[in-house]
Amino acid sequence: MIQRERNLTWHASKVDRKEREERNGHGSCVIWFTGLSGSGKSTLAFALERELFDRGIFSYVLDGDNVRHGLNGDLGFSEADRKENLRRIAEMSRLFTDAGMIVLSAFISPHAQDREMVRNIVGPEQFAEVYVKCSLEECEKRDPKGLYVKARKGEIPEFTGISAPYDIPVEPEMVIDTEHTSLQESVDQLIQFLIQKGFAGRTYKD
Ligand SMILES: Nc1ncnc2c1ncn2[C@@H]1O[C@H](COP(=O)(O)OS(=O)(=O)O)[C@@H](OP(=O)(O)O)[C@H]1O
Ligand SMILES: Nc1ncnc2c1ncn2[C@@H]1O[C@H](COP(=O)(O)OP(=O)(O)O)[C@@H](O)[C@H]1O
Repeated sequence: MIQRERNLTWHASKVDRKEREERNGHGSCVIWFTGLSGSGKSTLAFALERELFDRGIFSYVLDGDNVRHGLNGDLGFSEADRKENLRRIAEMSRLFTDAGMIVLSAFISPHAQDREMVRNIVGPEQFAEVYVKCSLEECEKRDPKGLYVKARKGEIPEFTGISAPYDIPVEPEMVIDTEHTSLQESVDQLIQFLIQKGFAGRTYKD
């Protein structure tokens, strides 16, 4: 990040967090899905978003492929670019939580150090890391976008799991093993987690 000398003043909102939560009927937080390409991050995030929407909870998915088309279209997959990608997304996730949303962020986020940075930007009390666990063998078998085939041929440099590292989360708030858990079961587990943590709020109908 380029640091420039600037004359900036922070303007505080006249609507505080509690007021937003009371009106929305639920809290806000970031659920951060991390895992290999093809592990199921997007599938899970969008299924959870659907479920939350149907229950009247404000939620929005930030997804690797989508964000890299727009906001982060200038970034590649070097370690420095991945870090900057995640820093911007963390800042954006934080703004979305200020606005009262439950943010579902789905990014490979392969480096433990970068995930720690993200947690600190968002604020640990409203951040939950979800490790979307799936073996490399299974991800390669699924290969929903044909990227592993290309990576094995050397056509995609620095491909996570093949030619770039992935640090397995050590103490995530939750692990979802998509090789052994159905999509519906996983969504149910995530909903229960949100209720238990008090984020899903009083509008949740069960
Ligand atoms: N080299 C390389 N390594 C990993 N992934 C690659 C690469 N090149 C392109 N892609 C595609 O980009 C998606 C991952 O973007 P992310 O923003 O989630 O990556 S990161 O968190 O910055 O590491 C990833 O999406 P998912 O498959 O949904 O994970 C791929 O579609
Ligand atoms: N239990 C499961 N949970 C999530 N995805 C699953 C599961 N079982 C199989 N899949 C499949 O695995 C693939 C995961 O792709 P995707 O969600 O794009 O992963 P990622 O976003 O991690 O790259 C999809 O084709 C999905 O249908």
